[in-house]
Amino acid sequence: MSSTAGHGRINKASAAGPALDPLLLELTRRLADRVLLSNFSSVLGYGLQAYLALGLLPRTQVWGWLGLMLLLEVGNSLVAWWGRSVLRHPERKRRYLRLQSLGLLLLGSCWGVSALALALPGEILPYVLNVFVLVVVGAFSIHNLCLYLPALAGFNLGLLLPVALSGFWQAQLHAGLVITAALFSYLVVLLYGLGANRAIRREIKARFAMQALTEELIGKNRDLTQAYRLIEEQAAQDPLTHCLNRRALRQRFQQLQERRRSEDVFLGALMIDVDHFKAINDRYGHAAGDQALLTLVARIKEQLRAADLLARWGGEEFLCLVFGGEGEHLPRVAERIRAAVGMLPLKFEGEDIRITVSIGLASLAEGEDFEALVRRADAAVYRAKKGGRNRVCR
Ligand SMILES: Nc1nc2c(ncn2[C@@H]2O[C@H](COP(=O)(O)OP(=O)(O)OP(=O)(O)O)[C@@H](O)[C@H]2O)c(=O)[nH]1
Repeated sequence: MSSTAGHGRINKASAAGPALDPLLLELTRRLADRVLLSNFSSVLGYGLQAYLALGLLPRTQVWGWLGLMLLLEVGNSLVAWWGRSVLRHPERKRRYLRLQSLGLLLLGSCWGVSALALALPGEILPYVLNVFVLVVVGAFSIHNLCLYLPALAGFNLGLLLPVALSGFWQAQLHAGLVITAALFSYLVVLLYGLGANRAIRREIKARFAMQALTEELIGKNRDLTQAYRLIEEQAAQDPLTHCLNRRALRQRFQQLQERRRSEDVFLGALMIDVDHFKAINDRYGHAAGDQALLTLVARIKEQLRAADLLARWGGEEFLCLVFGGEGEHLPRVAERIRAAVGMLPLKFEGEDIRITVSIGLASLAEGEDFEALVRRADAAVYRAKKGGRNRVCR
């Protein structure tokens, strides 16, 4: 029961789309980070005020005040720490913002009231210095708290309202002057905070736009690379059998030849030509002829190794580059192909179509180029045809 309710809450939270606005998320994240870091600069202010108060008040009172302020700082830091961990949860993020604003209002108020309380019993100079510290702290807080204006307004209200009210007790200064100065400082802080908030929002939006653009470009680049690879693949393939085409085989031959030179292994060519293919087309139709070519390719590939290459050389002619192995490897492969093709008839629309192949083989001689190798394999297949077909010749 409770788990269902829990899921309901989570769904409701994630359905609250606008609350997960990346801009607000980033602003909140930065606020939490900066509140965590702001403790260090605050401690400088406390130090100066404690030093001023030491001459006017008993030590225990000053240390007590310092302890209270540090405790409030720790409290705010803990809230910020918690806030960083709930950023992606809209409801908890809102709760964090409220809690952090409240914490900062409390910190500002305690700081404003106590700082003046520490200074009031004394001379005018400690009072002015304390007010100066509070105004400077308020000015510094713009940088951190402008990320969330209610937090900035709350903290500075707590800080400067006691200054304004202190005008009534501070006999040596005109109350109107103190109140006006405090309210003016408050107004300036808010105006600067608003400006800074807008600038940060603009900067974050620009960064997001740049990120989105970069991602779009990366995506487009990936699509283009894929499309280019596909075009390259298709340009190297025969559309019917998906074997390499002539141009691609010629290119691969260069690579194989370099490998052959460096590894000193065997390289040979098999020219495979279907026997009486025209008769198959004429008797069973062109579609049966196409099917026969696909079956033929499958059977040839079964006899080849991964390093070998098969290309469609012409209509019913295939050229195979056999790589590696000993000198007798090439005729063995050729014989295996011839036997495998001739053994199993092809089934097409209930008919058994028998195909056989004539194969001409040639081993690459030292210094021989691709064209010469193909010419010799071609001459050998011619001899196989002349000799009665369904045979291997060299
Ligand atoms: N179905 C089909 N037929 C093709 C394709 N390419 C070429 N052909 C046919 O293959 C036949 C080749 O005929 P020929 O060159 O006379 O050779 P053959 O009939 O095999 O005779 P031999 O090679 O002398 O045994 C022609 O009829 C072409 O139309 C193709 O992609 N599909």
